[in-house]
Amino acid sequence: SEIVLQTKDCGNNWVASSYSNNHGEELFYINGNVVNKVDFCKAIQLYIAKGCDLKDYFGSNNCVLDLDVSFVDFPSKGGRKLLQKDLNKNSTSQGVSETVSSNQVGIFAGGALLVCCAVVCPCFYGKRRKATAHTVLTKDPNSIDLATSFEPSVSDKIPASPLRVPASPLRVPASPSRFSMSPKLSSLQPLHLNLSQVSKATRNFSEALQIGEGGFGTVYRANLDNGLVVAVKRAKREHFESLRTEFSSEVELLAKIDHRNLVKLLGYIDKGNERILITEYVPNGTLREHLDGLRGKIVDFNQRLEIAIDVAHGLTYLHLYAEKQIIHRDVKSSNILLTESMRAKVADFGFAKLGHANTDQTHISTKVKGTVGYLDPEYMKTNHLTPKSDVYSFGILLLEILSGRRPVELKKSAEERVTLRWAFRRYNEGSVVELLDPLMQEAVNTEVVVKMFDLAFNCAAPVRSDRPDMKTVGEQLWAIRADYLKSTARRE
Ligand SMILES: Nc1ncnc2c1ncn2[C@@H]1O[C@H](COP(=O)(O)OP(=O)(O)OP(=O)(O)O)[C@@H](O)[C@H]1O
Repeated sequence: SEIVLQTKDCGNNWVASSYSNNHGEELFYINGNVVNKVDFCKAIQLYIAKGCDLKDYFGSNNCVLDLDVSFVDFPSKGGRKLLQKDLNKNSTSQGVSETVSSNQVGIFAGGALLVCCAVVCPCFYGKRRKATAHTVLTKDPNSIDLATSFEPSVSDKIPASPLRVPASPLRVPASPSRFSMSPKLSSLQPLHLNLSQVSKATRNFSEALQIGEGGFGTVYRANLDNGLVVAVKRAKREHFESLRTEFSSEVELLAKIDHRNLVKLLGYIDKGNERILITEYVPNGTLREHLDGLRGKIVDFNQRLEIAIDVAHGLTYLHLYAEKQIIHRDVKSSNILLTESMRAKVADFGFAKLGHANTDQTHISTKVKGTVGYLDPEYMKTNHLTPKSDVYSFGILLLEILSGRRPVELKKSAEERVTLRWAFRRYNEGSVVELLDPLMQEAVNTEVVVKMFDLAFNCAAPVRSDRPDMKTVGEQLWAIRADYLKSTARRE
């Protein structure tokens, strides 16, 4: 049920595609915004007018390619303004390509990209995925990473510090329940299990012990003989060969990681017909489940703030302090697992990419992977991956944490569908407090709310250089938390 993100280079800077979900509904995106088919087709026409051969790519059934080009209202730089652009007048081929600035085309294209995940894609996951655009791209077994090429660029210098875990910016005293290591977790050691032990611990991969299913395979809760409970992730057999790369990538990456906000790999089995990962079991479900109210008590504002801080710390570790720089590439609420004390741990490194040791190289060229709604438009446009792509996804996640909404809400009207766009419009209208998750039912200091949304929009800026790095994001969240605690203390 996964989808393939189809991208196609055209000229300098863009790619395009669209996708349809399992219910047969087609979805079209331009620069991360859901648009109707007519606008989408107009965009395609523009690209064709610019000399790109997309007819075969999209198939003649998808678009009637003789429409005038006319569409408006795409977020521009900084995510702060809406761009009004009527290209109607310039719809003849030469005219269009000359009158649209590269920036505009870029914006356009980035969307079309997202879009783009077009055509081929049965998007939405079965069981665990609801009617939203929570959709994983390119976990298609036929879509293995292209050979990675490294290209230097002048922007986004990546520090490749070999330092270990940074001291937390403890400007605000941490509550002991959240910040002390639980004895259970701190005692987690690498495990050397064979297949029969894993099979026994999962009662021969019993459905009763199944806790989830993802693109990689099925996840089980397993009880070991020594009483330890672990998660066992078993690769789907039908994807076995093609998932080889992904499996080894996950193993290599996870094995090197040791941070309280990242799910720990404890062992793995790579034998015969089996690829199995054994990881720390995180007992309290995913952040998305909590936001959906499926896990009892609704997460309060302070918990949301702390979850965001935890995720920021986990990602900072990956970007700056892991042995090699790691870009997660699939930061999203269903990949954030929660402990009983509501500590967040980032999971699922199936998509992760190692950065490079050479500091002069600032991005990796790689095939676009990620989840619709969370994908960095600049990454989609250029295929250049940097830690700022995770920052973008984190910005979308922050909006999700604050509003409770998914990045794309398919059931909403077109203007309200894309959470980033919806939130940004409301924010500019001054209705910021109304953006908070209605399930939260708590009065939060407006200044704090404004700062949180500000940060989310900064992280989700369309242009990478406008985004803060993950370490700064963590520091800003700490400062916001201090303000929040002060504001609640004043009230008491
Ligand atoms: N370490 C874990 N501890 C507890 N539950 C887990 C753990 N890992 C995964 N799960 C559960 O299993 C589900 C599937 O996880 P998995 O990482 O395979 O897929 P996903 O993240 O939902 O999808 P995808 O990998 O395709 O993005 C998760 O949503 C979660 O509910």
